Parts: sequence; structure tokens; C-alpha cells
Amino acid sequence: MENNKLIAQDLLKINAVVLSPDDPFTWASGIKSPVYCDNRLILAYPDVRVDVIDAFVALIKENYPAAEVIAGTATAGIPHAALIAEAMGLPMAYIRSSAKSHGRKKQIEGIINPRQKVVVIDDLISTGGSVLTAVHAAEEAGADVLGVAAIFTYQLPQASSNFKEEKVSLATLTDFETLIHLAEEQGKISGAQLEQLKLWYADPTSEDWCAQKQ
Ligand SMILES: O=P(O)(O)OC[C@H]1O[C@H](OP(=O)(O)OP(=O)(O)O)[C@H](O)[C@@H]1O
Ligand SMILES: O=C(O)c1cc(=O)[nH]c(=O)[nH]1
Repeated sequence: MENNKLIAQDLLKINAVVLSPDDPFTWASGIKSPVYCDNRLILAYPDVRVDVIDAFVALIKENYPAAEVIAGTATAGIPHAALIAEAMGLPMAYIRSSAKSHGRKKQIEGIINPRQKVVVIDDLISTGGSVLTAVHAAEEAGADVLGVAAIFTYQLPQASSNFKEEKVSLATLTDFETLIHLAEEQGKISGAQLEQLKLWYADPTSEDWCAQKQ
């Protein structure tokens, strides 16, 4: 099975994908959504963890073969970055959303040296805002950021334009289209739920779909 389908199947199997159209989720970006994908749950399933890390290693070897440091985005990107770095025998670092206000007042924990080739890991891309903040911090430290690798992307136009504008490469293990297609195939989503998701997905930043559900 191709990795994008395997990982989507794993996410469905562990119930990482939750629908709640009547009580929408608020995403990090402020977007209201009927769907949430909780990749943090992967950590609880050793077999799924192995699938995810094997797929990440293959993705990084293919897209960013010169990687020298694996850097996780705080917080959900950190455990995956640690496991990838371990599997690849590479140094690992993590990047906070902003510098600490106490202690050593760092945004980057661990070591990223100037000119080092860095791959930044996040668990999930909605708008890409969180991981692009981490990319900027690594670049400010002088790193040569090869690109971003993440488990899942919603493939939102807003994310594509953000990555394009910043000239940052993005590679993911799976995506919204693959996930929804598989959920439909496996009867894990009803026709009504699919229609509502389509309505939201046509314009995720508008909250019209919320109004129309009532
Ligand atoms: O692409 P974006 O619009 O930035 O959204 C995706 C980000 O949101 C989530 O993190 P969250 O802020 O919930 O924090 P966490 O990683 O600490 O769980 C997720 O883990 C991504 O980092
Ligand atoms: O955008 C987010 O905050 C977000 C969406 C999602 O589905 N899962 C998640 O962990 N964060």
C-alpha cells in the first residue's frame, strides 16, 4: 500500500480524526472547523508510530537527502522529530513558537549551527503558520532550511500560498483528500457528514457552513 493511504488508514484506525459539526473546533489559526485530526494520539500506538516514522524517513531521504538536523515544531512536532532523528542517526532540536521569557530565553532548544541543513517537522499543516514561524527562527539562526515535513495537510489554498510566498518546500505523509476518500470507502463517514465537510472545505475561513447547519 502507498504510504499516503497507509498513514490515512492508520489515522482512521486510531480514531485520530474527529467530526463535531455541532460544536466546531477552533484551530490554532482561529479557523472554526467541523473536523480535527489529533496526531498526538499516534504516540499511544507503537505499530502506528513505526509506520509514521518509517514513512517520514523515506520522505526525508527522497525530498531532503542532505538533511543534517531534524528540528521539531513545539509542541506536537517534537516527539516525531525525536523519533525521526533517532532512526536517521541525526542531531535533533526543537523550536518554540517564541523565545522563553526566563532561563536562557531561547526559541531554539538544542543546537542549530549556521549553515547547517535543517528539516523542520510538524505534525499537521492547516495554514502553515506555526511551522513557518519555526522555519523563520531556524533561518534567523543562520540555518539552511531544506524544507518542512509533516504527517498531514488539509491542503488549504491559504497554506499553499503561505509556503509559496515564503519559498519553503513542504512534503507530507498524507492529506485531507486521501483521508476523506478512504473514510468514504470504508463507510466511516455518512453522506450528510460528507456534504457538510464539502461545504466547510469550499471556504474554511468563512463560518457560513456553521450558519447553514442550523
Ligand atoms: O498550520 P497551522 O494553522 O499553524 O496549524 C497547525 C498547528 O496547530 C497545531 O498546534 P497547536 O497550536 O494546537 O499546538 P500544539 O502543537 O502545542 O498541540 C498543530 O500541531 C500544528 O502545529
Ligand atoms: O489547525 C489546528 O490547530 C489543528 C487542526 C487539526 O485538525 N489538528 C490539530 O492538531 N490542529
